[in-house]
Amino acid sequence: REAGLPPGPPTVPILGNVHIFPTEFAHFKFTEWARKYGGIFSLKVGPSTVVVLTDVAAVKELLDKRSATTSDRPAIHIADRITGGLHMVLARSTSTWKILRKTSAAILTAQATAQHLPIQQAEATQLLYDILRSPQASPFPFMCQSIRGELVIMLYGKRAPRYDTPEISGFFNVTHAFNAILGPGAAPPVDAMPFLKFVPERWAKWKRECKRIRNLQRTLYFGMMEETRDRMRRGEGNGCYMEEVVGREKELGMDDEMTSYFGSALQETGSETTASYLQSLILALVAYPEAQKKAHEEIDRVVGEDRLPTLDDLEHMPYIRAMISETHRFRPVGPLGIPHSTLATEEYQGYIIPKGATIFVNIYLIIDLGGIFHDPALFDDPENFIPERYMLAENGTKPGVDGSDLKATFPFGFGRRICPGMHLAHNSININAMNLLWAFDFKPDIDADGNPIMVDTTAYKTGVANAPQPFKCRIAPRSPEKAKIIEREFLDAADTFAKFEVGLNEEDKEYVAKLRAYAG
Ligand code: HEM
Repeated sequence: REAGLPPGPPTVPILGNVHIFPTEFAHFKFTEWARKYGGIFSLKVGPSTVVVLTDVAAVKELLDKRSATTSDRPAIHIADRITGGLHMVLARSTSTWKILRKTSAAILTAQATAQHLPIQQAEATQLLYDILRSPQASPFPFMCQSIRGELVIMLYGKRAPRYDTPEISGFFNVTHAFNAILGPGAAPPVDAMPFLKFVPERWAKWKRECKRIRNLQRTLYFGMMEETRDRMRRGEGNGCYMEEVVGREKELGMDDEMTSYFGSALQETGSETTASYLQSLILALVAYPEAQKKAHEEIDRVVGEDRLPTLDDLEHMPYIRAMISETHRFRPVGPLGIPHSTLATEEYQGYIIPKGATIFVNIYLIIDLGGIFHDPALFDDPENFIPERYMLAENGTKPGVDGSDLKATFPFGFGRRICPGMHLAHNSININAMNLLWAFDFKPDIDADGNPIMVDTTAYKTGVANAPQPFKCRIAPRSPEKAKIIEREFLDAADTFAKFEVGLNEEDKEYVAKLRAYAG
């Protein structure tokens, strides 16, 4: 470790800390090291430097205030090889990324988000209906399908009603293959050992896999863009986001290649994150029945029995607003966010952060180990799900603590890289959280003797988005009247869906017709 770098675990020659670098659940190990080495510590990965921040003031200063030099991404050769450097989330801070970023700001405006609200409401209603219809089935595939479905409509103006709809199943296949090859150990460490890039393809299986995934991505994403363009040519535009990008390509500085990858990045990032959040919310509701009871009482008081909640209701539901914030804190979707990288050397509190260093922010920390969202110095009883903390202080911090540096946007990232889909995500989360609470009771599963089987709130999958391991729970509508309203609202949602039910294949058409006949 070079002089001046933040402290960190002892290094060995050449490898640095490679041999101890965590390959899964890295936030746990990072937490342990933060305790030992402080809120800003460093690791050496061969010649490269990784800096991990768990100090709120350092996050604010380095990633927000000095965002101009800390908004690059680390080089990921495999991702660039597959996407040609056009995947907005993983792209370096290039002129191309700047155009993609500008495009996201141009189309994901507050006004456009409001216009797409009826689609999010219709999909959220379909989710209630799916759960109601299949009480024995796991609700989680329905959640993934619903969030993905709303994005396909909002982005491409096309309804994707089933898990087996080609845009949905194809998407899951492509995303799975892409994430798999980016996972630890799936390909040789080409970024640390760049000479590996020159191994001929016939001896490099990973290169053939990159090619295969590139073809899969291009077929799916270019196909969806072309379908949108064809619809526009026929004069059948329906106001989706990608119509705007296609229509303004030249003005925005985009070309077809960029447009296709732009849409794909929004889809990929938007669907996994929001669906994972909702799964964590359900896990918390099952594990904390008292909190669920309070939320039920509040929503019944404000909304009553006769209608579904609307976004306006949230203003009158402080407990549910607090619950939504607490879920972000309790199990953040991105415990380490997405790493940033530095474009120039920075100095902070006497430490050097060299040009090209990777920066992680550890917003999730575990029992007794200190850190941002689970730091006992900032939060009372941080390991428990306690929505009330967000009613007592804006940022949920304990009495006497100044939480003003702890921004509510932390779960959505930092500086110039902050999540551009944040407003869409908030609406989707708010509508779905209210709907699910209004409609259902979530209880632990029971064993053969009728005893509740407690869920494990720490059992999480590995991967970029922090989703719970599949768990069982019992879900029941809260009253027969509410079940009837869900059916009625589902039929009413048909009007919203109708204009997007274009180009459906025969199975999807049949599915939609059957579903409506069943509800009617
Ligand atoms: C619960 C929902 C979501 C969470 C928690 C979330 C969180 C994040 C985080 C932590 C980042 C990294 C920011 C950084 O590097 O500092 C990010 C980036 C991004 N998010 Fe989200 N996100 C969510 C939903 C969405 C949605 C709905 C969309 C699009 C429709 C979206 C699109 C993106 C994109 C394109 C980026 C990359 C931005 C860039 O690198 O310039 N996200 N998100």
